[in-house]
Amino acid sequence: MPAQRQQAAPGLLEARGLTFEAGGARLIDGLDLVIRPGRRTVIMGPNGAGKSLTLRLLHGLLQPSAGAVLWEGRPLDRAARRLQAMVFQRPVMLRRSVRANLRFALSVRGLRRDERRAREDEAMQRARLCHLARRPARVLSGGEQQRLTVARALACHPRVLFLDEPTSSLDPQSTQMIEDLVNEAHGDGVTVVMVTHDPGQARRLGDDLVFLHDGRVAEYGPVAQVLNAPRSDAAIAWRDGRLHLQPSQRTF
Ligand SMILES: Nc1ncnc2c1ncn2[C@@H]1O[C@H](COP(=O)(O)OP(=O)(O)OP(=O)(O)O)[C@@H](O)[C@H]1O
Repeated sequence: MPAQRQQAAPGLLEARGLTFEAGGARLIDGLDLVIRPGRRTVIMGPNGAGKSLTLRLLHGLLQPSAGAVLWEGRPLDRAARRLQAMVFQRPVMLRRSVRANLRFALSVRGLRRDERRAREDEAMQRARLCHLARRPARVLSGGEQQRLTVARALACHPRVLFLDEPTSSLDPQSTQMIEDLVNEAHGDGVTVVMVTHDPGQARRLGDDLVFLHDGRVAEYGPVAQVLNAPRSDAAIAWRDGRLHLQPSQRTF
């Protein structure tokens, strides 16, 4: 059975024949993927493999050229997108205080004032930022900003949390705090989909691992299996540090 068709069980989120073309190239190439509810799925693969594009397509930030993203079996729509949250590699902060950043995210979801306030407090406690509540978010350190970003995403109570290399520029202590936040969310039932380049992080945070190469799923399975005993040429080459696997040029 092809790697892309391995997991046929119904999922919370599915990519069916997902294809994205831009600049005369097919960057995501007929990707089939099932994200199972309550699981932590890690996406790995070489630079340019299509990891960020895949997250953006799953989150509905990009429209596929062909194929579809399904949410509980139906095309991903606005209502479903509101049940998802995304954390990018570089924190995106409003020019406002820490609390106001949280307030804004919650007010666009139409929460009442008292509920909003409770969630703001909870998010700052989770992210250990209570002492910085009034500080302009843009002057926080990178680690503090990323904690705020994750806490802000979780304050909206998403069912799926996407994270795109959330700790790639953080030190080990800040990385640990972000990982704790992600694990807490997972403990609360949030489905996690995360891109990382760090195999240690994949082992710590992942249940399933999708190995992407050249816009396709090269391998999909339990993290330990894909990392310890990869079966695909791409994942074996990556494990062995062979960096010269050339992407095929699929122009059209
Ligand atoms: N809008 C676009 N137009 C043209 N090419 C794009 C566009 N967006 C992404 N690409 C290209 O698609 C490929 C995949 O990009 P993507 O950002 O998904 O890679 P990635 O696997 O996340 O890489 P990295 O590990 O370096 O972050 C890259 O070659 C990138 O240059």
